[in-house]
This record gives sequence, C-alpha cells and structure tokens, in this order.
Amino acid sequence: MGDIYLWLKAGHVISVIAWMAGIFYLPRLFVYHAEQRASVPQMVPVLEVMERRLLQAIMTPAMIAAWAFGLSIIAVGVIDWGEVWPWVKGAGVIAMTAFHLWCARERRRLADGTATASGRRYRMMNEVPTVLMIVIVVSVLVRPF
Ligand code: HEM
Repeated sequence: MGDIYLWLKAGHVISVIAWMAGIFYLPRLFVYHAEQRASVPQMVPVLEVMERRLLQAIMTPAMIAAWAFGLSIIAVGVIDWGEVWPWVKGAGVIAMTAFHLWCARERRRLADGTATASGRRYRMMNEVPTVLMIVIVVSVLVRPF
C-alpha cells in the first residue's frame, strides 16, 4: 500500500503543478485581452487561441487528473477526518475549482464579445489562486490546525 500511496501522491503533485501553471497565467492573458482589445485589435484572435488552448488542452485535463489522484489517495484511506486540516484543504480546493469555472466563463465571454470586466478587475482576480494555493499547501504540509 505504501508504494501505491507514493505513486498516487507523485501523480497528484505533477497534475497540480500543471493546473496551477495555467491558472496563474490565464487571468494575465485576460488582462492583455481586456486592455489591448481597442488599441491592438490584431492581437485579439491570437489571445483567443492562446486562452482556449491553455484552458482546454492543459488546465481542464490537469484539474481532472488532480481531482482523480487526490480522491484516489483519500480512497486508500490515510486521511484522519477528525483533524481540521483536511477540511480547510477541501474548502481551498473547492474554491480553486470554482475559480477555474469562473476562468472558463470569462474565456467564453471574451471570445463572444460579451465580457464586461476591466483589465484592473482581471489583475485583482489574478491574486485569488495565489492566496488559495498558499492556504492549500500550508494546510496539507504544515497542518497548523
Ligand atoms: C483537486 C482536488 C484535490 C484533492 C481531492 C486533493 C487531495 C489530496 C490528498 C488526499 C493528499 C494526501 C494528504 C496526505 O496523505 O498527506 C494531498 C496531498 C497534497 N496536495 Fe492535494 N488535493 C487536491 C488539490 C490540490 C491542490 C489544488 C493543491 C495545490 C495548490 C494540492 C497540493 C497538495 C500537496 C502539496 C500535497 C502534499 C504532497 C506531499 O505530502 O508531499 N492539492 N492532496
């Protein structure tokens, strides 16, 4: 069992890295998209392709893999649900997934021209996954509660 647990954790960390790489970068592309739309319109189709590929080819498969590996680790049965940290991590992960879904919705809105958010708003939203990532990693590795 020890072996499979370690392989599942390796798969989990690898897919989380790919998911986080995309989730930190996609809102940056939204900032360029919102701010350059009027001044450099020839950038728009390029940004749309970059956003779609990043989300559909990298982030969504990586998120599904992170969930699948994470739930498999839980199924192996090593989590003490009497402690607080698994619940804090779980809340952080659900919030991260909600942020992913917000990104997917904004990508669609930017592509069909119905997005209303400013570059400044996308810049602020860009901080959300950073805060969540810190909460998740500290809760699972330091376990302060
Ligand atoms: C997608 C849903 C997720 C589920 C179901 C999940 C579940 C788990 C589980 C059960 C463990 C093993 C805990 C232990 O036995 O020590 C774990 C470890 C870990 N997870 Fe997740 N997780 C998810 C997402 C994330 C995310 C988004 C991050 C980072 C932003 C993350 C970072 C980590 C880290 C750093 C570890 C510790 C690896 C180690 O012990 O070396 N997880 N996760």
